[in-house]
Amino acid sequence: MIGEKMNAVGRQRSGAAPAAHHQRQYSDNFLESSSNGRWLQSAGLQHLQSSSNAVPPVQDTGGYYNGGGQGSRMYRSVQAQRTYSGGSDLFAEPLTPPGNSRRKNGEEQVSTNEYSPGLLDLHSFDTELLTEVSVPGLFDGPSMNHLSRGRSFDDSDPYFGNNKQSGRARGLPESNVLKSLAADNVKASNVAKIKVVVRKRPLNKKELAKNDEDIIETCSNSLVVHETKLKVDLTEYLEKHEFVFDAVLNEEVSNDEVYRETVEPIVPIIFQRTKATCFAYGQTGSGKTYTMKPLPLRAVRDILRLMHHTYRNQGFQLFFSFFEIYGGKLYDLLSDRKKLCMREDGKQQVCIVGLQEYRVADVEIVKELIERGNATRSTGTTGANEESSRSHAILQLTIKRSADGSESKPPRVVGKLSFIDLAGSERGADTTDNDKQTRMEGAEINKSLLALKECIRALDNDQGHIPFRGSKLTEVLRDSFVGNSRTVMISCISPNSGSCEHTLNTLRYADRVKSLSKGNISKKDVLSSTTNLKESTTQPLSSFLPPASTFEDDTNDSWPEQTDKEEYEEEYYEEEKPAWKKNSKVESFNFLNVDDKMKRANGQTKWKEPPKPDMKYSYSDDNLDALLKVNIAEVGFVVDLIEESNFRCWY
Ligand SMILES: Nc1ncnc2c1ncn2[C@@H]1O[C@H](COP(=O)(O)OP(=O)(O)OP(=O)(O)O)[C@@H](O)[C@H]1O
Repeated sequence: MIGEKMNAVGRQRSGAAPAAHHQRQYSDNFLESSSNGRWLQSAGLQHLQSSSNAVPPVQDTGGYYNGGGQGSRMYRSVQAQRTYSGGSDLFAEPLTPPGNSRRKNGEEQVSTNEYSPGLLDLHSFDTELLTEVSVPGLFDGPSMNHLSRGRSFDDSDPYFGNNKQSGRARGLPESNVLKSLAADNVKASNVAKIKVVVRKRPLNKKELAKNDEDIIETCSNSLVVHETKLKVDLTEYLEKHEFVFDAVLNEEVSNDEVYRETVEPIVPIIFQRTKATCFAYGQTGSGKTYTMKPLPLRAVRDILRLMHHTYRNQGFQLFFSFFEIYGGKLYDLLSDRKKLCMREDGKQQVCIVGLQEYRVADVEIVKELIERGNATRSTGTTGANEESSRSHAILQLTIKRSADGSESKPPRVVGKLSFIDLAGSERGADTTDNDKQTRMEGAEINKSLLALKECIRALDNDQGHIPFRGSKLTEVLRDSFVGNSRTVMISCISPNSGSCEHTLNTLRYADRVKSLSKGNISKKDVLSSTTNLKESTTQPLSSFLPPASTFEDDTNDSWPEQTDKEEYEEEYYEEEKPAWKKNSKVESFNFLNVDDKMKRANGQTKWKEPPKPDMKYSYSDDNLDALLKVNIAEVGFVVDLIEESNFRCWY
């Protein structure tokens, strides 16, 4: 029922380190200025070196794009806590020693030794979780309650409110990780295993200039999409699609509030042996990157607070890594896009060989690392976004702790928080004008999104078998899916009428994921994407929106006209399925086996800017078309794709 679940937010209408790494001593000399400087240098953060032994000013701008009043408030807050904790805590250390440049004469070089046994295998020795950490009493130091509230830096974005929906005070709970820690274990078990949040962005200038309509009406934790349709006599009418989610955040909700609703509640529990994943999903240009980018920094801020106060002197350490998956391959965004290799250890733990992990203890350094990684990401232009992410970016914050609570022993993973900014999903219809490479990117992206949903589905059904190998993305995230895990999905939607079809797709995908969290899905439930659809009614257009003339002007060049074929009708699937099924010689992806992969990786692979030739999968034209046309809202079809089409990666 609408409003049944009253959430506090959005209630508005309107490399190859030697094995010796294991023995690395995380002791005082870790902070020694020379080594610190060396590591900073290798991290490309030389400019921070001089201040590395002093407490630097921390300016959390509430993100890392724009400044804002909030920044100064956070500055004071963090500074106060620094004083409390005392000591310098600025360092960022890559676990892989510096000097392993991977490029020579413009060619990407992958060190041969990174594939040798015994070399850095980041997770093989530290993925075993520690025994449960006892949580001390609530930190009684400075409260975080005074932290800034309300609009954040994103207010300055070039977007205008143009909504019939008016925002109202959202009565958010206080931002207070420490407070949420008070009932730590109880709380941990109360944090939903899967949480689905929808975020609607405002209309942008282009859409406003075209008088594009805002067709999304938000209310509490539900929303209604007003879809314009044509009757057979060509009269227009509106169809209402109503959805309910764990939270719905409208266009007036700031990134701070998004953080409070999504990530803040799971920060404390990653100290409790939990692996959490937060990802944004949605059509290209719907705001995924905008939404995801600020979250890790805020999480780091809160994690460090917990480490410096609540868990002070307990040997917890925070590690940072940032890589992307492009064309089914992994690239380290903090190490000259060094190509990475993924392996599984004996315990089926994911090992990303050669990935640089930085030990961090300062928000400012994390900010720089994030900026550096983002600048390195693969982007391209899509119909809806000039700077579209064409890769999945994965930023991981890993909490480790040495077994005896001191820093004298190699630390082991306690918990992990992964942020995934998924590449934009576009349907084949959007990419017909693009070259084959772009279409292959799209197909690969769709494949991984399908696989991701399958894993979440299996996870929530407590299925023994989770289809990680459906894509590189899910393989990488394997250890975030098993055991004590939490998943937060933020579905980003564009409000304009031209994006209606995409928006409905996104919401149906989210709806499916949400329904999974109730454990009420059956594998054969092919066409129940409207499980959560509270209502789908039709009303005369005039009762909602301006006269039809407005709609004539609204033609959005960027989007294809919706045809019946593209709607969610059974016939559509009957027609589309054959692309896979008719084609009995469905060509499986031409993934390389491990040996081939090794050979290629050992110095023979070239990387260009952008690294398009590196996409090693191949699709027949039919398969490519089918993947691009996939309606990822439909789970049943996903199962078909993955299970019947030999979707296999790597292994
Ligand atoms: N909630 C929002 N408020 C203001 N501006 C926003 C919001 N969401 C997105 N934008 C703006 O919309 C544009 C597209 O957003 P963004 O790049 O995050 O989309 P995306 O979903 O990541 O696209 P892609 O998948 O193609 O990478 C950007 O200019 C961004 O600043």
